[in-house]
Amino acid sequence: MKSRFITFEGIDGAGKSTHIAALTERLAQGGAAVVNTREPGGTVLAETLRGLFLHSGMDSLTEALLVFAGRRDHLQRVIEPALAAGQTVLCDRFTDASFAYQGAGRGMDLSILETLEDWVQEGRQPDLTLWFDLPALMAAQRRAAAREADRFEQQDLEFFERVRGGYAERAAAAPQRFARIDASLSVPEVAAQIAAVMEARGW
Ligand SMILES: Nc1ncnc2c1ncn2[C@@H]1O[C@H](COP(=O)(O)OP(=O)(O)OP(=O)(O)O)[C@@H](O)[C@H]1O
Ligand SMILES: Cc1cn([C@H]2C[C@H](O)[C@@H](COP(=O)(O)O)O2)c(=O)[nH]c1=O
Repeated sequence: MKSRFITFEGIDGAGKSTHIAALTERLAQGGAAVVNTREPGGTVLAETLRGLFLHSGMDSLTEALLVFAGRRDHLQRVIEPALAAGQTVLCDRFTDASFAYQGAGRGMDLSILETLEDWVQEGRQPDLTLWFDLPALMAAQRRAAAREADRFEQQDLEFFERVRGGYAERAAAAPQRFARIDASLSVPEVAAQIAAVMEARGW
């Protein structure tokens, strides 16, 4: 079976988690061995870093160093072995989030993030990135109805519109890899968009 590395991106509350389970089931029915994972996190070490990342105050460079340290461990222990075994890896957020949140959101120098990306990933990139795009206000309304906010989710709408712009820049720079999903639509309509993207690739 051919390996696939699929990442899910978007501002907080865009609907990624809602659709990961459904896609997992669809791929498994087609015979794929699916590994579900997430960032920050995905290994014991990276989940420990996630706790610090989400709940301790720090500057954007410290955020980036923590998240890329966790990513290195995650790649070595989970993602690369799964891909080598021909499995399909579904990852809730990956490096595009660092460019969107630490870069566009926090204003961090993108060249530092590019260097970290090169060092940590050694050329590994997702085969497909599903970018759940919707206005920051709509995402905030969905989050407010669903749960208590963490350190990132407490940011204002301007922050999330910058993050959204960061994703748009990453998508424009890698149009073959990115598929923009209109996440403002209903759950069935979003699911239909994802199915169309997968079918277009013969997946
Ligand atoms: N298309 C949709 N229309 C309306 N509500 C939705 C839609 N998709 C998801 N939701 C609801 O919005 C909330 C946030 O969705 P979800 O947790 O899937 O987002 P997320 O992108 O995974 O967020 P985060 O990255 O912050 O964990 C949930 O309550 C979910 O039920
Ligand atoms: C990978 C990554 C994530 N973030 C931010 C984005 C979210 O606000 C949180 C993760 O929370 P979730 O409930 O798991 O979506 O972390 C970031 O700022 N930089 C990153 O590289």
